[in-house]
Amino acid sequence: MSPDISSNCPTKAGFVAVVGRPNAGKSTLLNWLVGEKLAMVSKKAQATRKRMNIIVMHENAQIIFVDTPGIHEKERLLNQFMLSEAIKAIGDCDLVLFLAPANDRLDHYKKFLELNAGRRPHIVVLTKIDELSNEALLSKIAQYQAFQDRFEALIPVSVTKGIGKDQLLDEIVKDLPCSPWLYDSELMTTTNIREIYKEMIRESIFDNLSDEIPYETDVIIEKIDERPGLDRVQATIVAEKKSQKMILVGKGGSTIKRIGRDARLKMEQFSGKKIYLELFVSVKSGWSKNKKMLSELGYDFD
Ligand SMILES: Nc1nc2c(ncn2[C@@H]2O[C@H](COP(=O)(O)OP(=O)(O)OP(=O)(O)O)[C@@H](O)[C@H]2O)c(=O)[nH]1
Repeated sequence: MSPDISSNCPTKAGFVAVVGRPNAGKSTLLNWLVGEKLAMVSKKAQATRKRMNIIVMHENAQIIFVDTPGIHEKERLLNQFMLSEAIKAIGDCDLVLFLAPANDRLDHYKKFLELNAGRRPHIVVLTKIDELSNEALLSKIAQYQAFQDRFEALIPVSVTKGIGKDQLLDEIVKDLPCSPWLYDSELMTTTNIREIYKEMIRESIFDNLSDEIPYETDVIIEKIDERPGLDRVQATIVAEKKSQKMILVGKGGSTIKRIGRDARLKMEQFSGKKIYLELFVSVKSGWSKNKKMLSELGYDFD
């Protein structure tokens, strides 16, 4: 689409931070808005560790979404990193989407208001409204309306039922500054292929293993060899303990094979190429508590 250069504001562009407690539905919402499976979606909380930018073109605007880790208490060092990433994302952006599952009480929202404290305009997005009766939804909306002088808009959405997409995008565009587009309009994400493949492998670990293990592992992409029609990818899954490595590998290598196959399919679907994926597992005890190791894995503390 070519922008209308005759008006005062021919194009708009801006950064939109997407925040909310773990499991609020951030990744699902972003995937839905961009229409491609890019942000990581998991049934388990705290899957979104690093920020991932996703671009959506809507009318004359380029919306750059910044996915953030859930806002939660500082329990472990890794969580502390996630919280600081979320706060950083708010500071850098033009607009904040605060995602509130419609079933939640308003405690998280009040906490967000304290944290944001007038720094950035925000839209409250009520997510998962399909989980509520109409009556309960109206009552929830009324509770949020008590804060209407604080937010730009309140938009109820359900990805499951396909409700609220255009209304949300229209409202976001209204709140963005006039600006030339900041990225090529064909791009869907500013996150590089390394980051995307890494997230896809992590998602496969979450899908194939339960309990603590997925939270205590991370993935390093060692090497990507891109060729026409085929990418060769070498990656290492880093675990905390030897016992976790044994579970990750599984009997006769069955678990790691399953993780690898699932990740490869996602990567092939995304890239449109054949992928040759080699997965290794290594043990680095204490990685999630150790700042130096965290920075080696790409989590920067500044
Ligand atoms: N019923 C219903 N479930 C939803 C909807 N949107 C998301 N979910 C579910 O909510 C869960 C969490 O979704 P995510 O998108 O992973 O949440 P997140 O906020 O990115 O989570 P973190 O990465 O932990 O911060 C998943 O099981 C989704 O399927 C919705 O519109 N309706």
